[in-house]
Amino acid sequence: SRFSDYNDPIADELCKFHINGIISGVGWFIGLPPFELSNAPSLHLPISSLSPSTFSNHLYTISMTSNLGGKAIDLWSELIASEGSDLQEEASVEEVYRRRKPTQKTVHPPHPKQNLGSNGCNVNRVSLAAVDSKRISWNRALSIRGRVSIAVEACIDRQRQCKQAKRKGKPALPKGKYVQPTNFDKERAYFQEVDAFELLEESPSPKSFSTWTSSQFDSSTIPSLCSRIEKWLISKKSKYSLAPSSTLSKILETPLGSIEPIGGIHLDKFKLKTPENSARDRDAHWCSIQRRFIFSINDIDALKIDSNDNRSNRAEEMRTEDREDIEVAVKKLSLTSTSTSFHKYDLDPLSALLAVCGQSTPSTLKDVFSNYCELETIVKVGEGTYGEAFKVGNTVCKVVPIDGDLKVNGEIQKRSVELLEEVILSRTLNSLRSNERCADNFCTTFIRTIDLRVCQGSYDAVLVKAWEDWDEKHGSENDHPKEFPEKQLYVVFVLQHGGKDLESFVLLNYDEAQSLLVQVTAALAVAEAAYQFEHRDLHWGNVLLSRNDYEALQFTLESKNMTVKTFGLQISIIDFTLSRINTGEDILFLDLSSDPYLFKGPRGDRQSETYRKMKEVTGDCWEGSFPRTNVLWLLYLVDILLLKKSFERSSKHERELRAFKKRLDKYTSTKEAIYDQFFSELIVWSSSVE
Ligand SMILES: Nc1ncnc2c1ncn2[C@@H]1O[C@H](COP(=O)(O)OP(=O)(O)OP(=O)(O)O)[C@@H](O)[C@H]1O
Repeated sequence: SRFSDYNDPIADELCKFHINGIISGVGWFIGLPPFELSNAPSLHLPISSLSPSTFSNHLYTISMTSNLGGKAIDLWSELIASEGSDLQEEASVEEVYRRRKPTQKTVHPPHPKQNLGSNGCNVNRVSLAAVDSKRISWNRALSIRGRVSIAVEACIDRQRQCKQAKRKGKPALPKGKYVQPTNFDKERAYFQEVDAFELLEESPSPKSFSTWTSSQFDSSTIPSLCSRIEKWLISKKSKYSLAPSSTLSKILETPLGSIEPIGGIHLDKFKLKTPENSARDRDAHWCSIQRRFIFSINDIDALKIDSNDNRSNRAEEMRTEDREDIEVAVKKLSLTSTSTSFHKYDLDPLSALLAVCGQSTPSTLKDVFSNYCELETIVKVGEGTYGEAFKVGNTVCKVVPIDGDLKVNGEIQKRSVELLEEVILSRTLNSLRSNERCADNFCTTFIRTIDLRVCQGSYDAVLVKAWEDWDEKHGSENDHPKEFPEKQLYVVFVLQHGGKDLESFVLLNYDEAQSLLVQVTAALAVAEAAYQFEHRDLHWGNVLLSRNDYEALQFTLESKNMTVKTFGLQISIIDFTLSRINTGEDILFLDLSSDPYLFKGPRGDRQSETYRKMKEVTGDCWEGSFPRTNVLWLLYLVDILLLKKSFERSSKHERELRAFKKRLDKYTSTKEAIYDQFFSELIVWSSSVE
């Protein structure tokens, strides 16, 4: 017999395993009691009941819940350890062990001619499964999985990467330690009732077992952002001295800071805190420079501004330089090439990124952070595979190292061009906060991007201390930041503080659960309507929650006002790395077909299944508009609420959620879903925007 579709149980995740063996009959066996794994390598499990002889003649589905919390568990290795020779004698079971964890032992060396830069170093970003020393993302809490590296062969000189990314032996701590599911019977019953047949459908055995292989990046899949920038610059050139007409231009024109939307009576009260005064002043300069940047100039070299500059002072000077400057900028983007392959362009994506951030040279982390608070008050609040998040004053600064050769957290650093895309996307979503600009569609649920900065230098001592404090408390899975060299570049996203992520937030009651669903649905519907937006990665680490005193929130969907009951909960959606958006001029998306690993997460796991369902829906063509993907993430969130979150609720509430889930499954967009009866008492609709 053979176990198939088996993966690591992920800490704090409910996993299901199909055991497709000698099937001469079909039956369900969900009889094993929930069991626990302790930190010691032993199982408190009636292992005898798992002996292979038990398996014959039946198809089993075993739901296993680990509550080890944070530590990735190689269940079957532990089984071997505790059962030893007994199980090893069974050749049929051994097959499972062979299939286990090839990524940890097997490095798939690049083809000698592939992926080598001029200096011979491997410059392509590879998939998450490719390098043994890197973070194995599925072993990490799934909530922080999702960002996928699809990068480019950078056109900068790169040193051979001598330094191997190190992994610390330290086990991860559970992120959701307050919300461990406690009622296993309930979960099991839920799966039996709702998912039994789904599992069969969703989790076919893989045709091939060689799935855990490396995926080499194909440069033909690089989003052609450079050509978008080209188009934009050309349009700037041709529309010189005129107000910009393109959507992208409008977006780049959109100030990042200071302007809070006014969307109705609730928003007057629902005013989010702004950074300290100094930062607000800086925002004003920022707005000024942004407008000028759009209206008069796109040349990177002309933007000789650093963080201390009075940016607006440059406006006059620059107007006189514009024409030549634009020439220079366009030339820099090497318009002669028609290839979409990035490395064939003679352009410098870092300069483009700097320009989009309104800079000509990088700032220092210290300079940026000191705009928002005393440096000593900075604390780390979270981490992702690519970013460290610090609370800086009233903001959260996400620091993403870019363009360096040093592997960070086992990953090759992101390239400027990738960040450029994310930066534009964040700013596009910012524009939904402005009633003035986007009167037909309005919402404040997507995290507000206050500022975007390119920085350079090693981590300052205060940041290192903040990092170490967090590490001591939570056990970081990331590499120590002291490793960063003097020349390290970063993009800093200065963001509104969105609160705690859903994974660790404690929901109090059913009202709050409903509030979460209605706000997420409304926000997605608005963004769908405005920009054909699809988040594509709305796992519970990317939904932030905070409480306030307000009871309702204003949205506008296609000119219809919605006043949405919030029960004092505010939702913010973050992390747009995998998102797809149509700015009106360009479609920004990440070609997820370049990352097959994303679709190979544990069977039965809701997040992994959602990626797979998205792939089905899109047919693996990620450029297209498939608003159904937003619905898939809503379905995921309903499951999360039912399965992973405990809050005060009755069985009637659970029935309502399940019924909603059933109806949800028929919708093709959140624009449809928002009219579902589930929301009828939560939304007051009013005709058109004044
Ligand atoms: N605006 C914010 N407010 C509060 N916390 C935040 C904010 N942005 C990020 N965080 C915290 O930092 C964590 C990591 O952020 P984020 O998911 O954006 O990073 P990432 O590197 O993109 O992660 P991933 O591993 O998913 O790629 C979040 O889960 C959250 O806890």
